[in-house]
Amino acid sequence: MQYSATALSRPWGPGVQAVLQLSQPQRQQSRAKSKSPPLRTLAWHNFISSGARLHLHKSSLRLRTFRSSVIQPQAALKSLNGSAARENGAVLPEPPTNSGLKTVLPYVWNLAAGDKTLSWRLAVAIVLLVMSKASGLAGPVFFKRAMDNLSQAPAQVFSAENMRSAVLILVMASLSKAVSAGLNELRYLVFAPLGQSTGRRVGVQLLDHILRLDLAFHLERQTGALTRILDRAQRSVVNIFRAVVFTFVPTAVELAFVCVLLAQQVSSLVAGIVLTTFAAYVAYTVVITSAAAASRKEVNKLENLATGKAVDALLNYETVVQFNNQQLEVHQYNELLRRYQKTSLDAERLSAALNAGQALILAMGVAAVMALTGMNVARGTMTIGDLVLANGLILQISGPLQFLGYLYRDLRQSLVDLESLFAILGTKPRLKDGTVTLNPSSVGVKLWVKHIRFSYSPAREVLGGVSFAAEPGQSIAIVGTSGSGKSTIVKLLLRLYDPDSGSLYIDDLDLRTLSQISLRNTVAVVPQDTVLFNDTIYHNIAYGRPGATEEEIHQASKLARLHDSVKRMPEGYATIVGERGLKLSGGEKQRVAIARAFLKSPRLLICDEATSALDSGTEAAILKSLKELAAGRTCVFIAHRLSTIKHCDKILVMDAGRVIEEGSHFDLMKRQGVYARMWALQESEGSTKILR
Ligand SMILES: Nc1ncnc2c1ncn2[C@@H]1O[C@H](COP(=O)(O)OP(=O)(O)OP(=O)(O)O)[C@@H](O)[C@H]1O
Repeated sequence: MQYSATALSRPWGPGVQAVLQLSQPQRQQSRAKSKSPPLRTLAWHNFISSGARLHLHKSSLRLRTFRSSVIQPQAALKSLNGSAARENGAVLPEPPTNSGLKTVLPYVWNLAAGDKTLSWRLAVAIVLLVMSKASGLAGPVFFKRAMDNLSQAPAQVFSAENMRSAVLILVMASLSKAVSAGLNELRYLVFAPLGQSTGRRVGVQLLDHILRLDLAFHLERQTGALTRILDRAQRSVVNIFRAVVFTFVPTAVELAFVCVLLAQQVSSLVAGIVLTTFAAYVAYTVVITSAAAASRKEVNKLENLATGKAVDALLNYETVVQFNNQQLEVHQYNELLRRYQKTSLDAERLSAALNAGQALILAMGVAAVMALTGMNVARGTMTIGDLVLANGLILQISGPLQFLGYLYRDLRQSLVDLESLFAILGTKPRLKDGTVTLNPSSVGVKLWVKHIRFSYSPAREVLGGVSFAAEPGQSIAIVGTSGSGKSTIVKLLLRLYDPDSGSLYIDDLDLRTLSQISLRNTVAVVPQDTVLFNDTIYHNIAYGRPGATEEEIHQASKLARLHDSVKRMPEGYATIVGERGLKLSGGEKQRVAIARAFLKSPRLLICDEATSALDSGTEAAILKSLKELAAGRTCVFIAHRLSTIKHCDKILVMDAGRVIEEGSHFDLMKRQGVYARMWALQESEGSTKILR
């Protein structure tokens, strides 16, 4: 059995270059059609188009005004509560700390045990297994009978009845193979859904875990590499299932049958030779495969790197093209593929040695059995039927043996793949979740940031003791030089990081004691760049509160003044963002973000340079919506254009991680300090004129 040669020439090799050379409209077209081989073959794309979509599709809920295929978040949430959420919790087994077979098997078994059909499927599969093996082995036994009958006397001495029975036995011998194959397929059909559902559970557990890990983890990891691990983990679990359930156990059962039959019908010596051949075959396979495991690990690592590189280039397509760096990207990708190819070849060489060695061991075993039985037939201590039986049985077991070798390698590979899975599942979030929940209330939160110091790395402190407070319903603006730590404060407010010292309080509760779900239910962020899901506009708005009704979603979109733009679009809310060439403008995207925030109805609203990328006209319109959204809520605005925050109750001016001025616009102007100078500068540049 040969290893697939395609491992050496990844189909997406030249594909990346082809994709990068497409123009933007061509790319959109290719994405819309979803037929582009280079894109389609990438694991991340597969995942996005199959895994994620598939799950949501089940829950599609028809709405009068939308296309029937549009996925409704409410329904998706319902389905989540019903199935995935159950799997996201304690029901799934704890991942093992290493990827040895002894530890992986119980893990896979526990995953499979989550399927309620496990017991009956297992019982039926065992019955079918025994029946299939028995009928497969009946063939050689029938042949032996027929041979013994036919070789007893010359043909002319045969009675018609003897002739009929010999022919019947030969026909039955031939048919038993077909019956065995049929039963085997049936067993596969009965058991296959278990393998699939176990693979799905691993995927769900991994994605759930990854989405719960800290921002720091995600910043350190490449999305491409993560999706690859996700893809491989599911495949590996299915492979382990297939290898153990469909090959190792059945082959062991078959070997036992063969040895018993040989010992009974032929001789114990022949049975001993078969057992020894089997042991030598297995030992050789294990030794060589273990040696190949190290190079397989390296192959995996390089494959992850190459995929990560390709995905990065594709995600940053516009930047790549703007800097004319297609060649650079392709060159770097090619270098990684070259290393991948070289390491793959080393693994293939070991693989070839394994195949050749296995064939030699089998041939030696068959030769020894045939020579021994042949000599015994010549001596008259065995019949021709015994020779046929020994030959038939050894052929019967050598088929699965070859497959066993291949699957053992597959199993080792799967165990190597699972190492990355377990490493991720074993990564614990650095932030410990709290348990306290904030009271739901219609008024804004009370905010208190008390002398926080923070650094991303020990080399540099980003916040050097920042303090401020806001009463419920007050608005606070944070302005200052680039890199002074404004966005870092937002990250701390969202508890994406904890401060090194000092504390943040909401309603007098330390953020560290709050449950993250409660905290994030209380806060909404309107960021500078709103990233939309590749889904309908409706879905993107509903994302703000997946349980919201259709009416509420319409209302939110009206409040964000998105309704009018949507009406002008070909299919309104059902228009898929990113597909069919639809590209929302910066202002429209911000409106989606504001509609989401309206829907969420947060007690604390954070706008992180929400309008800085917009032209003055659009900015003025968005600011109107934001003002309505902010009413009655506690707000934190981060802005560069001072005109947009001059009405805030309090303005903090930051420089190098410290608050250097604080007060209302009025106070700060009177002070004639940094803020007043910034204002004067911006005014002279004319950036404030349309808004005052
Ligand atoms: N994840 C990170 N890892 C390491 N350093 C970071 C990280 N995020 C931000 N920084 C650094 O922390 C400092 C403060 O960044 P921050 O984004 O808070 O500044 P800012 O005041 O919001 O800047 P701007 O106005 O340009 O958005 C910067 O020097 C930045 O390079």
